[in-house]
Amino acid sequence: MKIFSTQQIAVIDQFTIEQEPISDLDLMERASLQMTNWVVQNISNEKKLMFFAGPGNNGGDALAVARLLADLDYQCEMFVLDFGKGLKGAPAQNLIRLKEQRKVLVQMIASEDDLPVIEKEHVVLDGLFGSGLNRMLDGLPATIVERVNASGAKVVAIDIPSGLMGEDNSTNDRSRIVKAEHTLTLQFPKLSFFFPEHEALLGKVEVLPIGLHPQVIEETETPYCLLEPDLLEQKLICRSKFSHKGTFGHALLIAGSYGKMGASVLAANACLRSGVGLLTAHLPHSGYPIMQTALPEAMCSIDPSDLMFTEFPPLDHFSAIGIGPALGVKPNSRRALKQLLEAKPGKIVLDADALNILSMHPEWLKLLPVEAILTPHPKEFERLVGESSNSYTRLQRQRDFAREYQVYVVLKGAHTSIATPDGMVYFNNTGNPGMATAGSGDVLTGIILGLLAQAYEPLDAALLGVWIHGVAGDLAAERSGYHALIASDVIQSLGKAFLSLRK
Ligand SMILES: NC(=O)C1=CN([C@@H]2O[C@H](COP(=O)(O)OP(=O)(O)OC[C@H]3O[C@@H](n4cnc5c(N)ncnc54)[C@H](O)[C@@H]3O)[C@@H](O)[C@H]2O)[C@@H](O)CC1
Ligand SMILES: Nc1ncnc2c1ncn2[C@@H]1O[C@H](COP(=O)(O)OP(=O)(O)O)[C@@H](O)[C@H]1O
Ligand SMILES: [K+]
Repeated sequence: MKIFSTQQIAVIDQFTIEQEPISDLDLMERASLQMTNWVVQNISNEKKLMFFAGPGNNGGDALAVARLLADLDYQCEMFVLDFGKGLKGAPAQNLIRLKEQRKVLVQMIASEDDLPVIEKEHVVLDGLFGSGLNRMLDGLPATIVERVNASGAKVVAIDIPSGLMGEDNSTNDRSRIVKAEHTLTLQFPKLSFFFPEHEALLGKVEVLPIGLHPQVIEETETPYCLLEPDLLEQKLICRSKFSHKGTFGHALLIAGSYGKMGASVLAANACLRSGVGLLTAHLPHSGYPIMQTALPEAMCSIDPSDLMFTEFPPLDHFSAIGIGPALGVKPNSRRALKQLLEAKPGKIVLDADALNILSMHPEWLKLLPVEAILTPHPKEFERLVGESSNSYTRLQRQRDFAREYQVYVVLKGAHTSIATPDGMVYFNNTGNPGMATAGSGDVLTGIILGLLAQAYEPLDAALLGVWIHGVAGDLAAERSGYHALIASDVIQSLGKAFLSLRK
């Protein structure tokens, strides 16, 4: 699914109105019917609903939803923000319709004195501002937001919590943004919904389709999109009857150091469970018995050092390399990583300490092969590019980095984002907080390595790997819940996760 800017959404909206064709009033009614259905299914009509409507179409939606719900015996009160200019267009028509219906008390709010008392038991429907917001809230709207947030009432935001911008909130003030428990967003999630600092403002997001025109959706270009199973299903490579282990590549995993050999076992296991033909794990000497005991399917290449990575084996047999989990950043390992990059390793995924070493030697970044995959978590990314004060800035740095070095940057988190060398960013929606546990990143490295070593292009390995990893985590959480989930559970669910893509 494409993620559009709020400006693009306004254009798509207008195109739909002209080309479907449909009047703006009817489009508003269509959106409002969807939101009304959601309220009916989720909120009891014993609750009093307090609507706040702003000057634009977001307010128009609120006015229409109030009318539709009042017809279904919901007790609604409407407060319309009055800037002294009156409403125009479809919102004005909806105000007239609501007044003519005579079921809802409508009050204008021109100053703080007009504000109602909001009880904790009430439900607030927030239609103050939507995607047309163009600057931080101040004055009366900001006061309304503060009152709503202080009331303790459950808030349902129409399209977007009022005060939140669709994209860049780097200069916004959180105290002037509605804190919703649910956000009913129309047709498309907005970019800012994918940023962790907005979770507490958005609550649970519902994307409600409102039938915007498919042609303009298809034709409008955006660098951002949400990963969906349909796209990934097409990417899955089928296995021919006569295939053999040589068909599915030979992966080299370089991971683990004394005391942290488990990272290597987890990544190796995940790599094997992702369909690779052969896997060699390169380990410090002390890791050999551990790997052979834990994973008889893996072959081992033994480092001269008992403790850490200092040398890599000849690279000619390997179709892809994964390097980094629990490698350590000792000088010998650093030197070996530099030599590996100088040897032009081809398909490669770099994680954890491989990235930390690059942060210590940024001059080595230019050695990264084109289309290398880097899988930092936010801290590792910060070490690479410096601190970002918010997720929007971090996202732009992620895109810039991917373009500058012509690599894929997989920035891990609740919505892992994958930035590509040509400036695209894919967001992932699978996975859960149970995966915030030691080793789950090592599992992702193993999966991506396994896919890279087969015939997957780096883009497909990154997208499929991230998505499958999250699905496996979700399946694991169904069995063990979030608290008890450990990284090995994610590996155990990889089989079912792959099967979920094969309809
Ligand atoms: N395609 C869609 O997604 C559809 C969207 N609709 C609704 O339309 C909304 C967008 O409507 P609008 O473009 O009218 O935008 P808004 O309803 O967000 O309001 C824009 C108005 O607020 C003013 N404004 C902006 N920032 C302000 C600030 N900080 N302080 C005071 N005033 C400010 C603007 O000058 C403008 O008059 C969506 O959020 C959604 O609720 C629906 O009506 C139907 C279809
Ligand atoms: N709240 C969450 N929702 C979804 N996925 C998560 C969540 N927390 C962590 N993950 C996933 O778990 C993995 C954690 O990776 P990382 O931080 O590198 O862990 P480790 O270094 O312990 O292996 C990432 O792929 C991340 O996307
Ligand atoms: K809103």
